[in-house]
Amino acid sequence: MSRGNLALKNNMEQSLPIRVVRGHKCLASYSSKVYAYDGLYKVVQYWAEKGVAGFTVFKYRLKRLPGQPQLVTNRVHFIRRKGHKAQSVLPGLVCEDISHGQENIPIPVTNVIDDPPLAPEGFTYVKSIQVASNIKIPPNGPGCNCEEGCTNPKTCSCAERNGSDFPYVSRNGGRLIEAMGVVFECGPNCGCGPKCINRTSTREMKHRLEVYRTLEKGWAVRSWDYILPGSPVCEYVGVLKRSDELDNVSGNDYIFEIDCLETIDGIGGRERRMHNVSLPRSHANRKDAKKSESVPEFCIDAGSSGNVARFINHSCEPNLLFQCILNSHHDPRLARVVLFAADNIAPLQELTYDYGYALDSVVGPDGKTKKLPCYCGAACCRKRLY
Ligand SMILES: C[S@@+](CC[C@H](N)C(=O)[O-])C[C@H]1O[C@@H](n2cnc3c(N)ncnc32)[C@H](O)[C@@H]1O
Repeated sequence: MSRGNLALKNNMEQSLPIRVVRGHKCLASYSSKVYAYDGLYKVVQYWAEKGVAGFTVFKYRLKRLPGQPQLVTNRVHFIRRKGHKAQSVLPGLVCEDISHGQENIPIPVTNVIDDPPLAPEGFTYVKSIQVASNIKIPPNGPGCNCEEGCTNPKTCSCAERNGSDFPYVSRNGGRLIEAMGVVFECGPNCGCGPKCINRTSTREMKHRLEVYRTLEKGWAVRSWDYILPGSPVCEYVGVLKRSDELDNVSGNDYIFEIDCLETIDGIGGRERRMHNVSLPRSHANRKDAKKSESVPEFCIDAGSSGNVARFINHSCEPNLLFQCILNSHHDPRLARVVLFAADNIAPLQELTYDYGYALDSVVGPDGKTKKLPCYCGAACCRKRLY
């Protein structure tokens, strides 16, 4: 015996467990395979037999060690079968579709953690942004004169707003090229049709998502499909509100501050790009805007009404990024927030984005700084969300 064969035999003799990683065919992946970690096993038996080519081959019987999370392979087999016919056999299924038919693809919820296994409650699923009654959405901005799909960045006025280029490439139904302070998509006043590449974020969801219960972070979201970098995953949907109205509200974990101006200021090199982007003057400089008390800031509150994005957790090493998008009016303070893949995302990997809190930035009603431990598990984890 040599190499792997010998190593497995030694593991058996020394009672050392081994880690098992299985490969599964996946044509959407660059390597045509995805790999799933299946946990610790021990080698309980080995024997030699004649292989099909006539050589002696060693075979091993492995036994999974008890007390580990459920076998990932079962899930990979389930999701690779595609379709939802067999959804009822999904382990821990507590809800077949949390969107109650609103999304084009059902979003099942599973819970193999709690006993009894509960489903998420206390909110209403909404597919699109709701607007608080005291907020006035500005009228739709001017559109481009392109016909059917926008293809020429030199003549398309929407491309011009994005720095004379389209923010998306058309492969795989549209993928964001790079994160920008704000993306101007085509909207109601544009001449192009619904298939235009510059409407990528407004199309129906294309990945099969699952909401699932975790041990330490409550609910979380994962995809059953391979997600390519730059693909839109979902919009952050909830009620559009003035942020100052929520200043005294505590215990709402589902508020997303719309901060594309901060994003523009904060991301290295973006300012230069901004010279080509026609933001309304009064908002083009966040520091000036902050000085004026009359400029309100807005947020999306998914506490009582929201979509699947409200279940996506924070990670210090995220695989999603959020992108502010304007496609009807052009006021960046009221931009839509859409989550895109920042990386190749294998099936069943948790979807996460960076919540972007500064440490010690959250103060409780008692005036004391609040601290929340982070369980993202990343090697570079800051150990606290805030
Ligand atoms: C928008 S919710 C995300 C969904 C949430 N896990 C749930 O059960 O509904 C944000 C809250 O989730 C929890 N959370 C998100 N990311 C976390 C992390 N990395 N570590 C610990 N808790 C996290 C925190 O309680 C946070 O306030």
